[in-house]
Amino acid sequence: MSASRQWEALSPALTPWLLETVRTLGYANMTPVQASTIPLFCSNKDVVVEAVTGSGKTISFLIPAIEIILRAGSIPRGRVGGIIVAPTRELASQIYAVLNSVLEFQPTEPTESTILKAQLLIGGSATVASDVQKFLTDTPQIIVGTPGRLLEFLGSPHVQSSSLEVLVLDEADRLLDLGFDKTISGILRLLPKQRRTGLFSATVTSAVGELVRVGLRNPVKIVVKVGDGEREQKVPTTLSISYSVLSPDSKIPSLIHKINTLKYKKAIVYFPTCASVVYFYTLLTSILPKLQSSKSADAQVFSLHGKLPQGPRTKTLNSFINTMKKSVLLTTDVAARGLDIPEVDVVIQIDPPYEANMFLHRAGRAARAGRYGEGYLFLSKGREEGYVDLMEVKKVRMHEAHEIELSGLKTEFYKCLRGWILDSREKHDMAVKAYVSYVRFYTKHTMTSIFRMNEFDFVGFGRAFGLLRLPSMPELKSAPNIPENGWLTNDIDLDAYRYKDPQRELARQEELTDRAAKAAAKQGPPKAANKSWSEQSERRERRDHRREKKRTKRESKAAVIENDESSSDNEEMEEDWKTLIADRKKKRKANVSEMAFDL
Ligand SMILES: Nc1ncnc2c1ncn2[C@@H]1O[C@H](COP(=O)(O)OP(=O)(O)OP(=O)(O)O)[C@@H](O)[C@H]1O
Repeated sequence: MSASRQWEALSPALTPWLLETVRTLGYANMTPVQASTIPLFCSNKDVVVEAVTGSGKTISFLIPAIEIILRAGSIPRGRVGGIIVAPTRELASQIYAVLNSVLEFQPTEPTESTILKAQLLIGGSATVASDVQKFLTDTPQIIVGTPGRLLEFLGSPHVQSSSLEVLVLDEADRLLDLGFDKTISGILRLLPKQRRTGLFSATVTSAVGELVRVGLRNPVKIVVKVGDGEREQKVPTTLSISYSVLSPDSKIPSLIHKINTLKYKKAIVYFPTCASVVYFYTLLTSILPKLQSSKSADAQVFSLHGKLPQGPRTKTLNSFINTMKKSVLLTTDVAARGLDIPEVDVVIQIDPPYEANMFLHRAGRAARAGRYGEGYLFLSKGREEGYVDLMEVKKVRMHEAHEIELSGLKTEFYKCLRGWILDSREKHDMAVKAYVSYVRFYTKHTMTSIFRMNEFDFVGFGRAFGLLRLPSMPELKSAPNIPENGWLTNDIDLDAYRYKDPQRELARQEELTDRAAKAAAKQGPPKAANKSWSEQSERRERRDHRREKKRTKRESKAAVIENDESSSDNEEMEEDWKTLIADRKKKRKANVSEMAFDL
């Protein structure tokens, strides 16, 4: 161990109780990023720090932040001395917990009023007003929060931030990305320029460079490398990453195979959208027990995504962290950055993420602080295989996984899936939502040379999601080999395919009756009565009918697959299509960043 990695190297610059605390917390020596960052950040330098996931960046900004505030002397009551910003509620809560575990050890002497306190500010729980009230009552000097809530809080006339000494942006590249940048600029405008600022991430991007230009003074860039020259890499050395090239229908069976056979305490599985997490969580919790081999211990499955209300979101994460059972968390990128759950030893990515850096953050939930971990990536056959080379350029190396014999499991899985989906119409609706969100995710991929929509296997994924019929969506318009009317099955009696929820089922039945009545009205009087009509009136009738048809077609502009109007089955499912189209239109109005953050 080099001398510079020993905590003593920071003495006497660091307040003695802080030095004792880090050792009490079990950190025998500094990690490389701590050894490089703490002395500089403490010595009044602004810092931009890049170091791999799980390398101990949290302590490397918390210790200096506390030290800087302590040195500044007592911060007047009701004034903010330090702010730490994180992009997600989970990460902010985690940083707040680590901060409190350090502050717990501060001496209570000489006076109670000098004791440092922290407050957590995140959306989804208390109101801003109650946050402000708590701030005025507790008078904390350090605030940890997510950008939106923080901006509202700092905007309150009761909150004074002119005494701010130190600002930290954790996952800085994410915070300066589209979507957060305006909020962060708003926060910066409310803060004094005379302060220390630290930006931290495993992936420092050009967005961070922007902030360096506008918001930091003479910053020092600290890059902690793993490996040298040719061998340099952007992931921890203890992380082994492999990839499998799979057909759409092999992805979920492969996931099940891994859940059942890999050795792990906790595993995290990343899906691209909230709707996919909801769908595959519901599906897998129902069918996994049937597909588990007798040898494998049952894994407890959890789901976490950004559309869950805050209560269940926190509860799920805590349950996943605290369970003693073998467990699997199905999630989105909401849990990709910063989360430190030491027992996670496997990370599976069902698809490469929306942008390349996210891959590192996801994979980095395993192999933290020197522990061994495994990452698995599923790629679709074809151009997606180019992702491996692209990541190699980005200094992330992976090897091809051994092929697994899946045929038996696949047959079993699709049998279970079909039985499960036919059990109620709600399940098909869920599958459609997941599929649509998946296609939409794919269209928005940033690496368009690899993730090409014109090579997307709409039918293969439709089957893999268990769909009976492809939803009508513009993306299908120019797609080849789409079966007639989007049907992926021909042996379903849709009239008998019911919702479990009686109210939804009643609404469907009413809709059916309504449609039947409309269809009958459209057909006009019976043929016999028409016999006496003049040729002219018959022509007019045909023309009106054509116009009516055109009008209906215009109204469902986005409907791509032509519908056979004689088929009541088709008409019945058309409503689902229209809802999806309306949803899509609404979403299309939202900007790209919102889509990217649909976590
Ligand atoms: N000096 C140390 N010695 C041993 N373990 C440490 C030390 N400092 C931090 N750790 C542990 O390392 C783990 C990872 O730390 P941390 O969460 O700060 O990583 P990070 O670099 O911020 O990762 P990410 O980029 O994923 O956010 C934590 O469990 C933490 O307790």
